[in-house]
Amino acid sequence: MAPPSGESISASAEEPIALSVLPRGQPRAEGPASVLGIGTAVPPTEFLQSEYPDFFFEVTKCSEKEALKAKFKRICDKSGIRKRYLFLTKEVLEANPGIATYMEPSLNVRHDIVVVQVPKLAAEAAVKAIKEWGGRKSEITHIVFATTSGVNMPGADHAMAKLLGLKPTVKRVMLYQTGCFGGATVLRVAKDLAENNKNARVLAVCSEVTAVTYRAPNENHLDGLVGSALFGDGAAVFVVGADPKPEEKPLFEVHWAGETILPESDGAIDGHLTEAGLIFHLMKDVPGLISKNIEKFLSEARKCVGSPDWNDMFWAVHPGGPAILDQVEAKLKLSKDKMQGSRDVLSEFGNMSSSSVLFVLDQIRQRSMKMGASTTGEGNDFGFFIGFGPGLTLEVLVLRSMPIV
Ligand SMILES: CC(=O)CC(=O)SCCNC(=O)CCNC(=O)[C@H](O)C(C)(C)COP(=O)(O)OP(=O)(O)OC[C@H]1O[C@@H](n2cnc3c(N)ncnc32)[C@H](O)[C@@H]1OP(=O)(O)O
Repeated sequence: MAPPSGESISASAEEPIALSVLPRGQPRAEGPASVLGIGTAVPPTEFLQSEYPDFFFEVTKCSEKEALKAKFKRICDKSGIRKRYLFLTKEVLEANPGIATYMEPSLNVRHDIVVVQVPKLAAEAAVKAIKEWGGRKSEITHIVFATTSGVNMPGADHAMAKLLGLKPTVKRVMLYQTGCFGGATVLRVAKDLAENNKNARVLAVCSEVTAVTYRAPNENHLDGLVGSALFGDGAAVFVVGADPKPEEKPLFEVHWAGETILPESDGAIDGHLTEAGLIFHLMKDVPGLISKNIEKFLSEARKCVGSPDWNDMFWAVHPGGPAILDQVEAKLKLSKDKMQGSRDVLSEFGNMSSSSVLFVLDQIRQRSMKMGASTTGEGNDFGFFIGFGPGLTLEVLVLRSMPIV
């Protein structure tokens, strides 16, 4: 096997063998990767959180479980969610009763739904992202796609490429089962691809449809009740590329990316794919584990932009649940408005797993326009883009906002 370009090997300590520098196959970009367009999509049916306990217990034929329903209602009331969008309507659940029956083997029907709906929702979001970016579909060189909603061959990336009519040479990376930190992973991988391949234009894609995790309420699975109160469906796409052309309008530059596994967090969030779908476990400690451990990693991350004060940055944080946002806010003494983008997305869409943090960045730049801020980052120059999920894995990017002209 050839050694990496530019290195030399020694036959012995005395006799170094000089190797000619091998040409790099692909010229690199000069500048950092930028987000050049954003698109989002949700299924058509809206569920108001205030009405959801009645709907959920009725459709799962559990209305007689009054104490459990009262607990579910307490969780919904404290969820910070006003509405969510779900593909699993009454009609879909009645046609597929296995999904709405606790622990019933139902992976086949769940899978039949997500294999179609996940790429479809992604394609809808991608059309909007490409429209905002303004380029041609034939200029898309790469796809990085994350979902925790099902697995298939060929993957959701392939199906989305077909739906969009992308060229067959588009280079694809498919990430299954990353959970909620996948939103930050797709941007990290897209950054590396865009910066290492001149003229690359990458679709960073997340699409989640809860048909795999949907679970009827049960006294033996109380953390499942939390998931049923929080999760929603949604897809989001960024177009990412470096060295923008004059006609491209960057929204954010990506300056740093990193990932870490939090200490003593084994099993805090995990999921196991079974005949009854993907069974999620959430320890009550998740907000505490994240808030206790986040400061050290973020302190490292912000060094690359001169370590601004926490309150002089914008915050795009995965809205996993209100307790996580509250506890991170308290730990870092963030002012109340810093998490507004995350709270708005939680309120209007719920926790859409990997897609959520992309929605939050979209919300932040829209909020910035509405408030008349000087930059796309609510007037701040730099900010965080934060995903977390199974592991517990914390994945962080440092972004630079762009002036609003
Ligand atoms: C999918 C991925 O990879 C990444 C993810 O995003 S995973 C999801 C991450 N999110 C979480 O872990 C949720 C974080 N928790 C929260 O936001 C809030 O605790 C909450 C909305 C669930 C409840 O709000 P709260 O203000 O804490 O209210 P609180 O009164 O303490 O809890 C309400 C009820 O929920 C129960 N509860 C809270 N968390 C629970 C958990 N993980 N498991 C079981 N029950 C739980 C409480 O015991 C309580 O029950 P009672 O009313 O019977 O006493």
